[in-house]
Amino acid sequence: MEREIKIGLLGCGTVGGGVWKVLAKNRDNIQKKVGADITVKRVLERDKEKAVAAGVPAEIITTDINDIIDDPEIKIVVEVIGGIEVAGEFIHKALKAGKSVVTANKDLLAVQGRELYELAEANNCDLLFEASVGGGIPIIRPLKECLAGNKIEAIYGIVNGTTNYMLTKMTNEGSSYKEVLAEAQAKGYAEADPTSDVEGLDAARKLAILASIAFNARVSFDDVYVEGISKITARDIEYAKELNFVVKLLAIGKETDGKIEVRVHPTMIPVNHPLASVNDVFNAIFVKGDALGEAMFYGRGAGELPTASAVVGDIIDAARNIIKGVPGRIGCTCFDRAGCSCFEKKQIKDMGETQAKYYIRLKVLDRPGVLAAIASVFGNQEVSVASVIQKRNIGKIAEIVWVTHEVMEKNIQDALKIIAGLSIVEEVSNVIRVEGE
Ligand SMILES: NC(=O)C1=CN([C@@H]2O[C@H](COP(=O)(O)OP(=O)(O)OC[C@H]3O[C@@H](n4cnc5c(N)ncnc54)[C@H](OP(=O)(O)O)[C@@H]3O)[C@@H](O)[C@H]2O)C=CC1
Ligand SMILES: N[C@@H](CC=O)C(=O)O
Ligand code: NA
Repeated sequence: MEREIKIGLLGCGTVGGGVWKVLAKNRDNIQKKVGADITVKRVLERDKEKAVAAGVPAEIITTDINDIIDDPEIKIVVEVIGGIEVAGEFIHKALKAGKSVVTANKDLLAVQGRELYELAEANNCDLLFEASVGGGIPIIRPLKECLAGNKIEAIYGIVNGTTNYMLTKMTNEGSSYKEVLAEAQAKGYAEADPTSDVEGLDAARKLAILASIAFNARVSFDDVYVEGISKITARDIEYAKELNFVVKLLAIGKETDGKIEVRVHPTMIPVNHPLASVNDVFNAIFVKGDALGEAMFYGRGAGELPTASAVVGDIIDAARNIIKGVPGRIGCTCFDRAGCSCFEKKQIKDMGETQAKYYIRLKVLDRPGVLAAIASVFGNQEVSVASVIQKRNIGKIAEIVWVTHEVMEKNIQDALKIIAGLSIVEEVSNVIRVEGE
């Protein structure tokens, strides 16, 4: 084989090490598919031993980014160091040097995506990021290409492997929050700072990327409403079971009347919903398109080899585009330029305007008239109640769970403010949105 496409690999940690291994293991197979040998010419890694342990020869490891940027033989730069400032700087340099870039970096794309897509387009390069959402699951390319003929109406994603692993273990094995977080970290699923996972920030970043593509807009991390799983207790999980629900951290994007809603929060979904059986580190993205109807993309959302699978797929795509002389083939960033508006500015819905059903767990004084008093607050705020459970008494305190019909968020919040102030209410213990019925 005469043709060779050389790449520079930035970072040889969990994902970078996986990329090295997949390229090495499947080298012949990839060569046949691409019509070129894809080789790693340089690896940027400050922890040399780590890269050597992954099988990288010591002589190609460097700590100087210029060894990669200034090398005209390197056509593709693969950024898997993570973080924002340094990774952003390296990607800028690579694109300006005319190199295509593959990245798994959702943190960076969620805040600087638009700027980077424009830079890639200005330099006729690919900027590919399949691994940034759903790890190994193909979702970015299907949305950009296979489903491009649809108007996407909604996406519901389980896009954080760490929290899905934790919720699954808490639900099925009754494990403690701390214990399962430590397990997810040990398995390489969690971010360097796991707060990003458990507080929903990682899922929000992924949703910003997904929603930008799905709704043909530009959505950034700051647009997304976020709640994590740290307030979910064993009691909520027990009640969910009783109500035939499971609790999942969902990333939800919808477009209605030209407005986009983007929110990440723990959500109760019916046990028979396709997302309910997505367990452990698995991710899934449930998409509703106007032509396709419903489809679900399912697979491993994190971990060394699954994530590397998506990165290597992007490397192959970039290599093919280079061979055909069409890098930047599906970039689309020319909004506001004369004669071209391939994405639109769309309004982000205020959270108060969104609609859902709600599970509300309260501790109240166990005395006559309490249920009626609370029901009357709900009624006054136009919150219609679907069911009430009262099961557990602790001395003079009763625990009551309410499930509402679909209602506007601001009505629920107004009702809860009044309820929290009632003398008969000890505490509003938890509020979880219910979707998918
Ligand atoms: N792990 C996963 O399952 C997934 C990860 N991702 C994303 O992939 C990216 C990589 O994640 P992951 O592999 O888990 O992270 P790791 O921390 O395991 O790997 C990153 C590697 O890059 C090295 N590094 C960081 N900065 C520099 C630098 N300036 N110069 C040289 N080396 C550097 C780190 O060294 P050191 O350890 O010394 O800091 C580390 O070895 C992130 O953007 C992450 O969000 C996306 C999907 C799934
Ligand atoms: N920490 C992330 C890793 C993949 O993006 C997760 O748990 O999903
Ligand atoms: Na993916």
